[in-house]
Amino acid sequence: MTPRLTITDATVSYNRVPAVHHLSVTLNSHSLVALVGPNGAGKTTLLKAIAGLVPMETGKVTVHGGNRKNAIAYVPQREAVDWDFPITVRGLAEMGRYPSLGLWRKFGAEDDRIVEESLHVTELEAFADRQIKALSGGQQQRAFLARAWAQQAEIYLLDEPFTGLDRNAQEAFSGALHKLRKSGKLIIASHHDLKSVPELFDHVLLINGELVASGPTSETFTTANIEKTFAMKIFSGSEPHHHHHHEPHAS
Ligand SMILES: Nc1ncnc2c1ncn2[C@@H]1O[C@H](COP(=O)(O)OP(=O)(O)OP(=O)(O)O)[C@@H](O)[C@H]1O
Repeated sequence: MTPRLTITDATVSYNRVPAVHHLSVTLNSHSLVALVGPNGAGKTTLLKAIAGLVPMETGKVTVHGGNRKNAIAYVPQREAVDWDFPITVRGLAEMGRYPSLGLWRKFGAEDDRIVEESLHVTELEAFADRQIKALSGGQQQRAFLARAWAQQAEIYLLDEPFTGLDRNAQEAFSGALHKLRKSGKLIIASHHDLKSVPELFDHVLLINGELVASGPTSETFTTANIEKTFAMKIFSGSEPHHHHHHEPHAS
């Protein structure tokens, strides 16, 4: 296994209250990682910090191989997307090519090939010309995977991708993620449903503001580690949960 992503001493705060606290972890390519923790544990915050969408107070993110701009694809929670935006599945996938087009290069045969490949990998060929609002939840999620594939991302950051999918859609989406994993990608998905972690993910990253544990699901997703992850912050809410934090709340 080759390291794909190293996070070193990452701290992210909102109004000086740390949501992610001095977190360090290395994740490998060919991994499908469940990011698990209680409400407010900092899962979304960590994904956004990796994607460079929120600033880090301390620490750094190192991507091994690939340039960072295109190496990371962030897929937002489904409810954060405007599904009425008039775009087809193929159009969404094509958006993955735009960053690499720059100002002067036109969309070419190679771009078309990569877009078609993205629709193939995600099994969306039959839906390529559909508006994204006319898709099922699982197909919508896969359409975002297609865009990330077209971007030639190496790291896929997914926020709660399984939420709201029925059994069949979960299986289809899980199949698409396993394909990505086999082709060498690192996929990190925040995930709420503890029961389904072992069947869906081969690696777990347990956090509760700070790192609790990271490792292969079979070794790491233990009762002891789960209790440790969920016990500390049983009183979820906006309270700062680090005892050495003495800053007043910003007004
Ligand atoms: N924009 C923001 N401004 C202020 N505080 C925020 C902001 N976003 C998140 N927080 C706080 O940071 C902490 C971590 O939030 P985050 O959304 O990362 O957690 P999460 O693990 O994804 O939670 P959930 O499982 O409920 O989605 C929470 O206490 C939250 O209230």
